[in-house]
Amino acid sequence: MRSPKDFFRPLAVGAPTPVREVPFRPSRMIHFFDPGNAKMAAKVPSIAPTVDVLLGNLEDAVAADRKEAARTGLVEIAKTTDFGDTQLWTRINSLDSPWALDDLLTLVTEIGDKLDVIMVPKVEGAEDIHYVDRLLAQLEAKAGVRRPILVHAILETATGVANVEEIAGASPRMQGISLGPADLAASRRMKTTRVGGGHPGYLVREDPHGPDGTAPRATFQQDLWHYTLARMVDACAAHGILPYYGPFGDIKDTTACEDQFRNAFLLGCVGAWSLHPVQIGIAKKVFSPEPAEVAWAHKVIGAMGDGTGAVMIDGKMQDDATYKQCQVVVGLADALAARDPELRAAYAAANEE
Ligand SMILES: CC(=O)SCCNC(=O)CCNC(=O)[C@H](O)C(C)(C)COP(=O)(O)OP(=O)(O)OC[C@H]1O[C@@H](n2cnc3c(N)ncnc32)[C@H](O)[C@@H]1OP(=O)(O)O
Ligand SMILES: CC(=O)C(=O)O
Ligand SMILES: [Mg+2]
Repeated sequence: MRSPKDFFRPLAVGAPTPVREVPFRPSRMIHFFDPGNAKMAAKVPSIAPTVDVLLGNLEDAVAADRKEAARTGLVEIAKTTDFGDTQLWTRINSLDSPWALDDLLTLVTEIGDKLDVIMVPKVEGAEDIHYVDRLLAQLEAKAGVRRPILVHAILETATGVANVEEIAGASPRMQGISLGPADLAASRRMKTTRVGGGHPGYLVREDPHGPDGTAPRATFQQDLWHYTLARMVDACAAHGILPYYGPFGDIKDTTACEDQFRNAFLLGCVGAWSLHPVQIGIAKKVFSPEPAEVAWAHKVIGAMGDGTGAVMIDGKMQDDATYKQCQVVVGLADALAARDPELRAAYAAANEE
């Protein structure tokens, strides 16, 4: 293990100095597209201003014989597109695949100055992050990249979940972690074939009641992902990095997608993946705090003065802890409003009511 004194030193001569704080840039939706798919690629310039993050996906969902086309397509798109203040990320192939090394060599050398974050799939432990960390430093130095490219891990194996805390703290490059419910389900031998979301069989049932216990008993569907998501959120918060819900595969079920995203938002996640244009608006709505909630948070902060003591507002006790909860909401709202004029206006209007 490296000495804590060396944690923030570049891992290669000439590589940029690692960041001490993960920059909080809005990332309510990480919009996936296949850079080798001409129809999707053509939509990139019009989608870019509507999303916080555009991600050129090279891994699963890109067929084996299209891997190189996707990589080349991403280089071309990155070189020719003005992304404005929208972030450009990529998901490389998994580290044990025949493509990961060339993904990193090509992307950092060709478009390292355009890439904000590299998402690494199927991360099992700190050793995977250490490998990527050193290689990125060498490539950044070689390519003359001036700011460090950050790393995002997908939590999608049972081993990865067991090691989530060490993954979150493995490098100053760690930007965040996303839940990967499909591969994780396979890795754990869960018996769901869905990409995220609930399952009608995963439930609790009301106790027997009525005459002789024969009355119909209500059932309540439970959340298959709660444990993992909560554990991931804690690991991320403990290491000052950002947690995300991943993909919701039932594109047509926009209602359940919104529910899944909202559960993640309430639990501490800052965003989710959009796999299809219809999911962009859902993520934007869910991961932006409600104007009324923001106005309430301002009210509490205003009433709490220096943030200590206890006061009653509208019948609800407020104290040092609720002051901090409200600061979380206001801090997020301010960061989003700085990028989103519509939201800025909605928050200003709600504050005046
Ligand atoms: C478990 C995991 O690893 S999840 C992450 C990996 N998976 C992905 O990245 C999947 C990304 N999304 C997709 O591939 C597609 O959205 C699919 C296959 C799910 C559905 O695609 P389609 O059947 O073409 O959907 P649909 O017909 O509704 O698309 C409407 C239009 O939106 C386009 N479109 C669909 N998805 C996207 C996208 N993610 N980005 C940009 N454009 C898109 C289509 O090309 C189509 O364009 P057209 O109107 O010019 O024909
Ligand atoms: C997100 C992802 O890659 C998965 O669910 O497997
Ligand atoms: Mg996966």
